[in-house]
Amino acid sequence: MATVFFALGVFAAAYVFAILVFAQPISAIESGVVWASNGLTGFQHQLQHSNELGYLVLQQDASQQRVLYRFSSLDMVMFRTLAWVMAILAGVCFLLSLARWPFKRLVIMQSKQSEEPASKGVLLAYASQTGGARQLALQFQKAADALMDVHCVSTLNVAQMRQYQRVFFVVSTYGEGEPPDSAHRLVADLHRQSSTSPPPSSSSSTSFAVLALGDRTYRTFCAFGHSLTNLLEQVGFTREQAVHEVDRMDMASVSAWWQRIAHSIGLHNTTIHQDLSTFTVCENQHLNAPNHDRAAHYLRLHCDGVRYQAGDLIAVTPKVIPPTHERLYSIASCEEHYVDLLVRQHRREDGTLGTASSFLCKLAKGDTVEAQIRVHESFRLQGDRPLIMIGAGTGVAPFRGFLQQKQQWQSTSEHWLIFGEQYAEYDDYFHADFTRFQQDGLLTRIDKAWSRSEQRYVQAILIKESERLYKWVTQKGAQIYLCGSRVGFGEMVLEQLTVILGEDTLQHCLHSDLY
Ligand SMILES: Cc1cc2nc3c(=O)[nH]c(=O)nc-3n(C[C@H](O)[C@H](O)[C@H](O)COP(=O)(O)O)c2cc1C
Repeated sequence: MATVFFALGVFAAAYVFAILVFAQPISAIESGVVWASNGLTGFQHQLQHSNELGYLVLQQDASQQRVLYRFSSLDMVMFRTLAWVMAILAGVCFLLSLARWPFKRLVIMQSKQSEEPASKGVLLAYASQTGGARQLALQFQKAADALMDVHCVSTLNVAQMRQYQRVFFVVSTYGEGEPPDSAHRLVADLHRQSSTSPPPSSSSSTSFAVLALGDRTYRTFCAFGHSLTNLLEQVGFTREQAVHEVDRMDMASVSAWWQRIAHSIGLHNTTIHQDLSTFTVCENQHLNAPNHDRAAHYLRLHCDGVRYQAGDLIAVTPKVIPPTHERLYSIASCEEHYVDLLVRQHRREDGTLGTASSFLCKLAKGDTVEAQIRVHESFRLQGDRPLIMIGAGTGVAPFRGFLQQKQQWQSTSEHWLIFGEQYAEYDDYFHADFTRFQQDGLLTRIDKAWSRSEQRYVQAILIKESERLYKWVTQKGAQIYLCGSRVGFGEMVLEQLTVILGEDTLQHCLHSDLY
């Protein structure tokens, strides 16, 4: 394309030059007779001015003289104007062609750069969905005392990574063995590169190591860490060591990996430990009926100086018999120094109670909890836009936080809550708060589905309100936030939303936190 532009530019430049050098000033024509030879036919043409007849183009040959064209003075002014307009356009075209060259040179230089030996030192790249990998990357950076560049993979491409001698990845796995949202672009770039260009020679290649975060209860344990490793090797990166798998943020395992990495970059005696804060319990209230086998608790925790945004998570590490694994909970508030939670007492398939939820549900006023705030980038609000919040069970928790944040913003946007649980009489969590938000005009609409007391599910609301939902998204620009368990609820809702909105529209407005 740049070549076509350049050819046009050269032609345009020649044209401008010809007009400026050869065009006859009109006064010169007026004063007498101008001869011009037609190169194609060989005939001699003469331009003659007559006060009565205007400008005459005469054909002169051996036998006779004939008038070929006659132009008035106005015609001549128009010709001249037209010539100048064309000259200016041609000049602009030429300048544009010149401007294209530096761009082209830049692109060529960049692609050459990717083949050159790595010139930068160490890069630490993280891919996180619920903030754990990001948090670790920041701790590694602190421990390495700024010896490494640290970036989220969403800001990187393969060419940029090749500029480093070594790249360390801290990545989690999401969905069923999938990359976190932030890694999709890099994965696409790696696939593109692996199918188009041959890998550079191994002598100049960047080396890498992967710390893979996951959860062993998933069949696809640390799957993204492994698929990333394969892709990097396919495009010519050199693996330094086997993928290091970490189960549910086991800090002993994280620390062992870090010791090896730190040693290899010349750092000695750097320790890494989870940056936990101590929260004090202000309130613990059992929300549903006393003998309910799915007890839900409202907890209010206090920690001086703690900050977060609506939609963020808190990772709680219970003090019980080791080994203990952290557990993530959606924050149900948006307040400085305070974190509210909605915790379900988890019961495993064999009937035993979940460790972290038991620990939290038994806490009394004044007890303390070690925890860490986790940035949940993909589930935060994106400005003050209308919201459709769809949640089931304790998945309604972040929406209370959203509405508190919107209240602080004095939002005038429209907000719609669709909530599903089992029993209207027991499970209407945060009823008083949502009613108040509705009375204040912040919550435009609430729809609830009670599966046991009314045999009604969230999907039934979506079907009934499909036209309204479509209009909210396509006409009001509403964003959809979906939170709850993936199996059953999440999958069904996603299916229904795809029917109503179509896949493309849904992808552009959906934020989901399905677990
Ligand atoms: C919805 C969801 C799906 C997950 N899927 C997997 C998985 O397929 N394989 C796995 O090993 N871990 C899986 N995990 C566990 C996470 O990888 C693990 O909690 C990790 O520490 C999260 O790191 P992050 O906070 O940086 O995203 C999943 C977690 C969630 C919430």
